[in-house]
Amino acid sequence: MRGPVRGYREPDAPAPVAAMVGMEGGRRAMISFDHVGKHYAGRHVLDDVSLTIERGSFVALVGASGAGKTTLLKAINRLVEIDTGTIAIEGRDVAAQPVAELRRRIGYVFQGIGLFPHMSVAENVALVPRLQGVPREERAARVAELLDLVALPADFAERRPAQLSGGQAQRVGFARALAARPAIMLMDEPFGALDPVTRDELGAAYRALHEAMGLTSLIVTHDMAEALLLADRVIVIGEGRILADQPPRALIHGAGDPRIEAMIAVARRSAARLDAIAAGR
Ligand SMILES: Nc1ncnc2c1ncn2[C@@H]1O[C@H](COP(=O)(O)OP(=O)(O)OP(=O)(O)O)[C@@H](O)[C@H]1O
Repeated sequence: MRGPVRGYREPDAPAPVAAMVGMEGGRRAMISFDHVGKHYAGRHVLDDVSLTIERGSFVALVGASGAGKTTLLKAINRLVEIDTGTIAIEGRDVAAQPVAELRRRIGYVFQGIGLFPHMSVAENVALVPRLQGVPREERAARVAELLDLVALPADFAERRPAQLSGGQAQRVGFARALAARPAIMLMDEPFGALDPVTRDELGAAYRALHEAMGLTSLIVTHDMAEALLLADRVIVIGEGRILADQPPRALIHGAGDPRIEAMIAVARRSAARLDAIAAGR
């Protein structure tokens, strides 16, 4: 992708100016969870979750397998329907909105991406704009712009998904999600299947796009280091509840909960070991 490929944003740096426009005395809420509950077979998967995500923020959802991260994310675009409580986007209850319309305004990227195999890259990227009635020439221009933005050569437009590497397909997935000009991007382990270098590059490049496009971004990841390096705010989920909700620096300095301390310790130990190897210790 274009933009600074290396060097994530300083984790606790202030929010982009675009995100602050039109606010009085605080950041404006983009997504609000109000006492949200979800259960499967009598077991709580989301247990009375209340949460506000501000416009322009970059939030990581971390936690053990089965903690409820994906459920929380999918409740926003109604791939999962909640049992109790309310989720609102800019004050409008998502349950009261036509689902297709809601999803077209929310970019969604997940591991393995789900490109349509019988369509070219260009057709995949232009799918939602086509459904939105964007004229053909404008769609072609948008595809070219988006492929450039995610640093794929223009001639990739005619390729089929089977002719792409995993990292290239994931870039197309980002381009497709951004094609409808969403205000919100939901990402579920979007870098999970990639090699570490591509993962790092794509993460940093997406962070730059987030800034440039004034997006509100939520990423689900197992990887605490990735969450701490990418996000402005890290929400740790455990058994359907919020165990911690802090900026990276604050979380590193005192998570309190031993389960979270353990996740941070893993990231710290890897960094310390690398330093020790580099120093010849
Ligand atoms: N459709 C479903 N029917 C029954 N149980 C489900 C369903 N979807 C999810 N669950 C259960 O809900 C719990 C939370 O799942 P969820 O996918 O949100 O967890 P997660 O934190 O994203 O996990 P992972 O990191 O492994 O993806 C899990 O115990 C899972 O088995």
